Amino acid sequence: MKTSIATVSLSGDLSEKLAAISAAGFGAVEIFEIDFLAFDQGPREVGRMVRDAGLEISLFQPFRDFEGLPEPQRSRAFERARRKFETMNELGADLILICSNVSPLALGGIDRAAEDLRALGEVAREHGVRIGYEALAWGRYVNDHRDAWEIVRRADHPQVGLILDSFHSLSRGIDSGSIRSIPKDKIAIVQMADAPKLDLDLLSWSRHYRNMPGQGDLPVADFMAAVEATGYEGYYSLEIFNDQFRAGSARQTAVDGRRSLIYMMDRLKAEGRAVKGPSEPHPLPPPAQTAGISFIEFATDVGSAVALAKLLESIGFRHAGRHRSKDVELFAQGDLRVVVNTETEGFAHSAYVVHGTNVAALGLRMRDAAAAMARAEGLIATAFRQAVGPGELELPAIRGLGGSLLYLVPENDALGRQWEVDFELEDGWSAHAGAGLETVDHVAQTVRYEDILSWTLFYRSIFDLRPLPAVEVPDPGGLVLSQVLENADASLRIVLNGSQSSRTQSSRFVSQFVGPGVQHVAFRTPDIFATVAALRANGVPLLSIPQNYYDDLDAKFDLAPDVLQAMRAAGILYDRDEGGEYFQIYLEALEGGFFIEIVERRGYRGLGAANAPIRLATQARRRPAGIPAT
Ligand SMILES: O=C(O)c1ccc(O)c(O)c1
Ligand SMILES: [Mg+2]
Repeated sequence: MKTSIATVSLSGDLSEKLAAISAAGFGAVEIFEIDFLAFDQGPREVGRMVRDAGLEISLFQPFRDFEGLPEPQRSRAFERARRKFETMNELGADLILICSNVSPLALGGIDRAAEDLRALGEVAREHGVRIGYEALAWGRYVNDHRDAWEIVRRADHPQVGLILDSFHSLSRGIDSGSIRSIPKDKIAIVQMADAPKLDLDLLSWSRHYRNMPGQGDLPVADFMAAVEATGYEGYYSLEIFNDQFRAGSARQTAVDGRRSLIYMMDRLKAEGRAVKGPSEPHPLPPPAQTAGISFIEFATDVGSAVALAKLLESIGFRHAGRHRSKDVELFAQGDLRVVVNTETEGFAHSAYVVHGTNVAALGLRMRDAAAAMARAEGLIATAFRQAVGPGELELPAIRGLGGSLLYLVPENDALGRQWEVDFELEDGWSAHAGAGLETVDHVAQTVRYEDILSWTLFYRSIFDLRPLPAVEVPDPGGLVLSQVLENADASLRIVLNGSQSSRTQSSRFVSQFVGPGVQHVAFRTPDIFATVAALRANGVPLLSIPQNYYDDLDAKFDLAPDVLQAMRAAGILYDRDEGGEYFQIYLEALEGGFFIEIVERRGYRGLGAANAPIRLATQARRRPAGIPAT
């Protein structure tokens, strides 16, 4: 697959954009004209910069309001085009995009447009360039790729081809099947973009909300499959107009872009819907199947480790062992494994220095860890390696959110070998019921608002986690967007939270934590009332919930009075869905904002989104004095 991306998709100036595009492994770049015009070097220098970055120019664009004009505008448009062809010669670009006319002066008429393109094709031939015609979804007379194709067909000129853009076609609901009968040599380039379903005019939707294939709701896979059916072997070029991408990290956006194309193509191949070209790299292993969280690793220092151990023991964990060669302690309860790392060098120590005590790594239980690693690398994740002692296991790992680690733990090893090999374990270590906590229910990671789409694509493409519909949760300081991702059997749930307001708990966390990270971990118990009793006996401070909340619960649900009273007394939150019931409690947050949640699920499938505003408001009131509320 030949991949390309338009400069308009990224933040920065032209040289920053080219560096990011090159680093992400694209083969080519679409030069969006404004990025070139605003740059302080001429076309020859820019052409050289592109080639020095190891890229080709797939397209120079856009050229607007060309076809179907009356005189004298028609002659002016031809003259304008000539000048652009000369610039293209200097740039080393051989294809220009002509987007369908939006001018009120345009006359319409398929044959008139075809004649104009044919005549322009002659001029293009003189300059050794090609032209591609694209139907803008809001074009005055041409706004459907089927009409654009008819015009190109009638223009019947070797320099004149069709440009397909998934957004323009799919935003108007045009059947992708209509692409299948277009000859591949007439498709000049294919532009790819997805978008969320929004009830918005086409132009605003296109200019502000496009996103990477697989990040939105449009049937881009069907579109791409139709292109593949023609035998097309040219560039798939991302053209993503998106306000967040324009403001975010160019390097991250570029990586996301390439990841999205690799992911889409891999899906099509797996479904037998893509051409298998001779230049194709090896196929990726199938989407990595997860089986829950194997362990959670805290990075801290010797002093803070005492308090952390106390906290863990107060919620039922027991000290289970000590690493054979590292300053790492293991705590266990039910199937839960928590590792506390106080090394004074290496990865965990760096994480501690930057963030303070934090969840620096998650162990993901993988059905096939080696295949998962190969897939992750194929999807341009960053592998992580660190020295291991003689005889110790080396777990494959990749960089996750904010530089944290995701260990890919082979499922069978996860049943015990990993701990036996690397740790000196205490007798009976693995048979400890504690306060009844058994597994990790979910892990919540707080990210910058503009990075939610990026990490959603990461978990989805590499680990096959499925995004549930995102929800907006009110916090006293603004709205928080919450994106849940889960695997097929819901044994792994990751929540991504991010907010555009600087005053929400999420945003304060990101700024205090110095970056994105794990803000809370929810453990699951089969009996929340028994767990609460055990925690109470240990003096664990629980978040107390306003009485108004329980009056509302009483009104909404037919709960037995003694159950409601017990929930009121303990600060247990409650929700119910088609699947069943849900109970939640929260521990008081630690300095820095990290907190622990404990849940009981009785068939319930969600994450208690309805209760999140109550929890956020309560936590906001509990914020320790000294941290300003702004
Ligand atoms: O929004 C636009 O004007 C515009 C310009 C060029 C394109 O290729 C496109 O898809 C949209
Ligand atoms: Mg386009």
